[in-house]
Amino acid sequence: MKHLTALNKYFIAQKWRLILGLLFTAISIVFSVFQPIMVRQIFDLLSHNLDEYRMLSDTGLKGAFRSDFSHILAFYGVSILIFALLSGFFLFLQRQTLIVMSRHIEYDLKNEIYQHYQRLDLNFFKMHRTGDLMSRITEDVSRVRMYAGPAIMYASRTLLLIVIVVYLMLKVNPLLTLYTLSPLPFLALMIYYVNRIIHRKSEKIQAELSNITSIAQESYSGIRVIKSYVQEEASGSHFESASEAYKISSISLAKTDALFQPAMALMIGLSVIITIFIGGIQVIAGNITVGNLAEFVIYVNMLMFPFLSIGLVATMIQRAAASQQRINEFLRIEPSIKDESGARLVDLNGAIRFDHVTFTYSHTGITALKDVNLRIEPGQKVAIIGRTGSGKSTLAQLLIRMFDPQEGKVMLDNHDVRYLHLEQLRSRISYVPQDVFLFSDSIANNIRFGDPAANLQAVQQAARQASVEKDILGFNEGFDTEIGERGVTLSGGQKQRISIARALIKDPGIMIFDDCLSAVDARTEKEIIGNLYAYLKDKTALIITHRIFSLFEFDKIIVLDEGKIVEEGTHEELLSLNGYYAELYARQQSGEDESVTE
Ligand SMILES: Nc1ncnc2c1ncn2[C@@H]1O[C@H](COP(=O)(O)OP(=O)(O)OP(=O)(O)O)[C@@H](O)[C@H]1O
Repeated sequence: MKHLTALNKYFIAQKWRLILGLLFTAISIVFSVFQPIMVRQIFDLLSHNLDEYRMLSDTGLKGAFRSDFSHILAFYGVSILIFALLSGFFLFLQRQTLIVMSRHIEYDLKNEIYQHYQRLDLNFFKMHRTGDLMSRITEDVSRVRMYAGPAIMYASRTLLLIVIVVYLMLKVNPLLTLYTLSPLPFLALMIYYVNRIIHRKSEKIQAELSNITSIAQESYSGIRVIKSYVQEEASGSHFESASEAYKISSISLAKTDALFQPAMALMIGLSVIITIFIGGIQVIAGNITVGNLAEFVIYVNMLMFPFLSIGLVATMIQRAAASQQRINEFLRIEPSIKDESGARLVDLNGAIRFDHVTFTYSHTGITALKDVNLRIEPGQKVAIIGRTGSGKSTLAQLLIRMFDPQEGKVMLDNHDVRYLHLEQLRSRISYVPQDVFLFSDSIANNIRFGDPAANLQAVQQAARQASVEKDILGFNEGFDTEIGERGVTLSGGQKQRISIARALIKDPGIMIFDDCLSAVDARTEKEIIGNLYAYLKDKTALIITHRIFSLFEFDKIIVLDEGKIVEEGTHEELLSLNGYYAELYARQQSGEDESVTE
């Protein structure tokens, strides 16, 4: 329960809805208890006057009596109807306020979790599965909403109704009240336990269903591989066995469900029988009237749902508490990459310095950079070359502060990046990642992601500079072409160039290209590099690559190996060193390496 206190701030924000909802609940209950009271009055009126009526011998008097009586009955009938309508109307208002309140809380909580996820650093996303993040923001929030709305609604209704009805019953006859209510706590307990069983089974079904969904989703995404390896049958039987498990669990749940309803009806019937039996004896003994008996039967029926809902509410609260605990677990995690106190906004010229930087990925223990020292002047164009896994991308990640080094400092214009305003730092650097990610949106909007305020001309220009404009204009819808699952399928090279256009439109002071031309042919690459020359004129640029661009005149080339800088200098200087670079260049020249770029 203590986990749910995290929701108090939302309840405070929604206090008027909560207060109104509780008030409507009380009014609706008060109107609903008039019905048994009036039924009692009718019954008593009937039984008192029936003997008198029978004794009347005059048909005229009998007629007048009947007519008076039917007026009285009509009055009671209409009154009961009016009270039922009023009670129903306030019940409607109660749902309108409390359920609406829970939807607002759900909305606020979802947003809070989403915003919090956005603040967390990459380490968090590496440590937790995407499915887990998704389920906390969807399923767990839904369960918490069941507490914030329905559970509060049922609980308040149950409590008030039980207090009022039991008070009225006790006033009539305490002994009969005791007998009548005796099966109800068992009913509540039974509902609670059966509900837990149903919940356990439903959870299992849910897990099996999501397993089926992921199997199907993976098969459809990898349908080309399945077909080319003629694995349709194996894939089908994999699906079938997952489906079989789902079927068995569903049947088991259906059996429990089937038992649940009759068992409930039995308990309710038992209460009514006890009421009529004991009540009948009390009527004969003259302790209560026939009207009281009728009144009691209605009370028992009125109490049925509240007692039933005690079990339901208890499970709802339990589930919500477990879910809120999972949500709190994530909300309590603080991002390790954030604005340090004293972080400043400064004008950046683009000078980069790595000062004895050592970095280890904490969750794998891999040391990707070891005592790296590096100095890049504003406006310089620098190539970073090295074997796969040598730490090139890590270097770029540290510059945009996706991670902080354990030792040493990363500096921009003599400021430790840790003390620069994070948002400003990232907005001044454009990073084209190795693995392209495009959103399911139009091409124009994907490019505009780099600068949401950019107009179409700017988008077109960025596409031109990235040598992808011609490809885009070749699509029927041009820049409005939708990409992603339901849109056009782009080639790897097209995706890479759109991702470059997205970085170019941002027009930052520092650009980092992380091996982002691997999927384009040599001619397109030449064209892009030609365009970049002019674009990068006043910018500092880091080009991470496996291959040597002899077309591009770099101010400096850095060769990384196993996390260390092993060579550094201009093209000529490195060739004269006769080391890794010279060897790679010679291989490219002889055409051994297919990725020669000239
Ligand atoms: N997010 C990560 N979590 C854990 N280890 C990582 C992560 N990213 C990279 N590494 C490890 O750090 C080392 C350096 O990787 P990095 O990606 O920086 O190399 P790279 O030179 O860019 O390689 P490539 O040219 O293949 O992209 C590798 O051993 C890699 O396995």
